[in-house]
Amino acid sequence: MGIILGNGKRINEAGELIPAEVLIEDGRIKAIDKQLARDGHEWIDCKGRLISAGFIDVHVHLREPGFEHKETIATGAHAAVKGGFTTIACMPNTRPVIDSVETVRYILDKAQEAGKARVLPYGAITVRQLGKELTDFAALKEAGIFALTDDGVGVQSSAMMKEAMKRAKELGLSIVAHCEDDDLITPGSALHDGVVAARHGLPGIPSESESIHVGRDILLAEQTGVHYHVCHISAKESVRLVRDGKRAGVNVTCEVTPHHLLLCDEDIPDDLNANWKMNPPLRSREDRAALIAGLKDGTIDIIATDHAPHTTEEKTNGIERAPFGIVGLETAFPLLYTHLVLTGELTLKQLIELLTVKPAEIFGLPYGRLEVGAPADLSVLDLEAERTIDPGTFASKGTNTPFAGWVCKGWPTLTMVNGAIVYREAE
Ligand SMILES: NC(=O)N[C@@H](CC(=O)O)C(=O)O
Ligand SMILES: [Zn+2]
Ligand SMILES: [Zn+2]
Repeated sequence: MGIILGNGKRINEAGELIPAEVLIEDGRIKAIDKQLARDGHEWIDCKGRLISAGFIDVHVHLREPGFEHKETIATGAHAAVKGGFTTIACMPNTRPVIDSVETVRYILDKAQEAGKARVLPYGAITVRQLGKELTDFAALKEAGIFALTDDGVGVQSSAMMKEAMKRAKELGLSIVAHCEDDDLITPGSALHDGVVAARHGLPGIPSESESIHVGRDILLAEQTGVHYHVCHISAKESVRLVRDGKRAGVNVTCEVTPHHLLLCDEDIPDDLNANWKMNPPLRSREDRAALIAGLKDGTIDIIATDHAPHTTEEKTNGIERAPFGIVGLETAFPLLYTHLVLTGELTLKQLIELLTVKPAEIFGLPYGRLEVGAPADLSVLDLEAERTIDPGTFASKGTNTPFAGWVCKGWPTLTMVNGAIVYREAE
């Protein structure tokens, strides 16, 4: 016997919401129609809500192993499904770094045990993410990594990056880059090098510290033919470089975070609360406009949260001392739906595609599609319910968000991974 998600809606090709029911059997989508015969299946009333393919987030920090006080694989994977995400790719800046077969296996085992979201570990590009020596890409691939990245730090050496791209290309692995040239940053800088940092008399993180790596790496990707993906793009110059790279036929893609789409440095409160500190920093109003334009014209391929939990103690240490990063899994969809779709910047269909089929396409994943035969990774979303973001209700251990108190619509109410219900909102 299967499960029917009954009395729901789906988005058709024309972008309209139409009545839909989905039958799930043996972990897969068996049928989709406006009404399905109940036939003794378990029947769940979706109450007219949207049934979507589950969201995919290719940029998540789960902190385990090594920083379990910030997040564990279990709490992070729980936060994911609460946010409607069914597949998450986790970053290697753990302790130990995900640079060995053992650590990849450890993460896959823990994720299996947690039984929430699918967790796909990244492998580090360099040993201990120190930028000195490449990891064993072939062994990491064999162990099941999603792609290669040193996220948390930029690969400083151009020669190291070129060699990494050559080897990744041979193995069919993607190179995913945190773009940051350390030489261009004054140590201790916390904010974008713009009007707000200047007003507070603080050193700033300049846009070119990001875009210089984006430009360099697009040239190297052109030479090597690798699939190159830019993490958390934030500067207008970086968007321009990706647009030019795509036009020139380079296999380059990029992601943007909800916070860079919705906030800019001028929104940072005068008390400089460190829940507004992340890397890359919130940039200028014009940068934010360029990110939205890039999303609309297809230069920016996908949205990823860069979920980066830290403890309250660390975040109340002052803006200069606090670590970079904010949580994002449990607020991404309501924020994007409320502030990009209901405001008319994107259609609902576009937003859903940016979170489902697009990441699946660029990374060759078999998920992200609401179609018969696909794995039953599904999200049911209440587009009407209006609620206030309250970090006190998060499943994540991290409460570090600048969005506390924001009122949003579009809350996930049920999430299914591989045909199993892994999250259901209390009635
Ligand atoms: N984005 C952040 O501000 N922080 C990330 C690292 C990263 O994504 O570069 C973290 O690990 O905390
Ligand atoms: Zn990063
Ligand atoms: Zn990150």
